[in-house]
Amino acid sequence: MDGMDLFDVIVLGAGPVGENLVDRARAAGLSAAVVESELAGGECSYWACMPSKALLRPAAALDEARQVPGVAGAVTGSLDVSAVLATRDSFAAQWDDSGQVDWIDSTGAEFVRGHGRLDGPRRVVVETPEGVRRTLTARHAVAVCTGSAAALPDLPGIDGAEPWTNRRGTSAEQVPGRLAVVGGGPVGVELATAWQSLGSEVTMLVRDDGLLSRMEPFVGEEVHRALSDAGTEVRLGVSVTEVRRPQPDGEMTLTLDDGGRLVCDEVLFATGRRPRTDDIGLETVDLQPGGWLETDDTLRVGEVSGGWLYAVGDVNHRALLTHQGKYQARIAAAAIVARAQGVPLLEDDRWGAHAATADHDAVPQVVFSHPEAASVGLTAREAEQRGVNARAVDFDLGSVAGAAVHADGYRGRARMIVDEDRQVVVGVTFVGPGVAELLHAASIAVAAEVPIERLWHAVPAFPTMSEIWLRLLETYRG
Ligand SMILES: Cc1cc2nc3c(=O)[nH]c(=O)nc-3n(C[C@H](O)[C@H](O)[C@H](O)COP(=O)(O)OP(=O)(O)OC[C@H]3O[C@@H](n4cnc5c(N)ncnc54)[C@H](O)[C@@H]3O)c2cc1C
Ligand SMILES: NC(=O)c1ccc[n+]([C@@H]2O[C@H](COP(=O)([O-])OP(=O)(O)OC[C@H]3O[C@@H](n4cnc5c(N)ncnc54)[C@H](O)[C@@H]3O)[C@@H](O)[C@H]2O)c1
Repeated sequence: MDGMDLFDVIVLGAGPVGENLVDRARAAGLSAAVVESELAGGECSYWACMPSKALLRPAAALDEARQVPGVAGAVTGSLDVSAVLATRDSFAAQWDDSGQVDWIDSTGAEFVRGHGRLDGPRRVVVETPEGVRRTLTARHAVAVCTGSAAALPDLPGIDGAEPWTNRRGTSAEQVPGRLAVVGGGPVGVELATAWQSLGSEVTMLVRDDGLLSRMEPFVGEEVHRALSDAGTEVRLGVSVTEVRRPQPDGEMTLTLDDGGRLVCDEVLFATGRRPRTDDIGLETVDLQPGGWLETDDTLRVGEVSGGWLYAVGDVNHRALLTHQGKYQARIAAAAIVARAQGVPLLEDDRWGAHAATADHDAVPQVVFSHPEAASVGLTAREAEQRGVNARAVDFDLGSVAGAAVHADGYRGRARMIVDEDRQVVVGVTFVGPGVAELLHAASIAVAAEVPIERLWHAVPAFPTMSEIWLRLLETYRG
């Protein structure tokens, strides 16, 4: 065996999750290699989190300025679309990953460019862009961090129509005249908001009966209202049954299940994700290609004997979010290191150092719609499904002094879910401009299971929007 190609840990995929896992493994003194077939930094850096946020922030800033008396009159122009797109390009590092590769190099891990596949236990074969095959062997662990890709529905005509997915939806250089967005989840809502603000005439086609249906229902209602006010047509309870684009780059016609048709210049399918596991050699370790990789709380794939295979980030379907995948990477790296060092007992009990407990109970998410939506922990419906003796406490965020200072006519709502038996907060949801930065206090309350009686002593500063906490607690206590 070539000693150069033996590593303690091999990571497949250098998205945000793979990069973090490799960094933590190196920090603990393990040798590591990370294999990447496209761009180091993954979907998040180039076609997801970062470019979408760069597209969304300018219109949010403009709206907020227009809601401050005295400032509104000073804002007379409209968005500079080419400047917004240029800023987006720079947030996506012009789709050049050399900065990220330099960072990986600085950790002391080996970066291997190419498509990686498992080749039996603890072995990964990489096909490099130069056509060279390289075999890497892991002493302790292989971590699959290959992420997810857009899932397209199997519709007649879709193959030849070149629909947008999140990739074109975040990297397009031209603003389409008429854009149809299929799907009402975070991708659909964020990208509809962004392209509407840049000048597209947007129609959302959503098969559910509301937007952002995994959050509290009032979130979708507020976001729907704001999208409609901005000029987006939101159609609920409708699905696309056929896509026709007779000429490449020409207009397209979508056939709908309500008998209608929609003519548009581009269609963006934001209809969920599929795991990137179809071509990573899972069959060589007796796993089924193409599926999500199920793990235990140490992020280890239990079905594989020898305990050397981990699946971290989107690919395990626990929580498809960058921050949550990076949290898993920290936990997985700690577990790999502990096992490599022969630690007899892992701290894999609830909230232990080697268990990704937050994936079950305290996943924070911010959807950067206008208004923003932010949540952590359980919704009222999820609490009920889990059999929690829960009470939902609601408050109008707009009536808090800090919100009134933030914007004239501020609209927003908040809900806190209290576990009545344990007297702790198990879920919080906010919707309104600027609520993203309110969320971490909620994450701490939920993850730390702070007793309600102690939260009463956590005094929010006046006049900030955080006074919503006081109002929620006052409402709860009566
Ligand atoms: C439009 C959009 C906006 C989003 N916005 C946010 C947001 O604001 N905040 C947030 O937290 N989350 C957001 N997400 C989700 C976030 O992008 C993902 O959760 C995150 O990218 C997952 O990271 P990952 O490392 O698991 O996978 P990925 O980012 O998908 O990275 C996986 C990497 O593995 C590589 N790879 C795959 N197969 C192989 C192979 N066989 N060999 C070598 N390399 C391979 C890929 O090329 C890729 O670089 C958004 C998603 C979308 C689509
Ligand atoms: N700011 C953020 O945190 C952020 C932003 C974007 C995406 N993400 C993450 O990325 C993941 C993917 O997001 P998403 O919005 O693509 O997926 P999603 O699963 O959240 O929503 C998909 C939507 O498409 C609809 N849909 C699915 N199949 C359909 C079909 N055949 N026809 C019509 N409609 C269909 C669903 O009903 C739903 O409305 C999510 O888990 C999300 O958390 C996060």
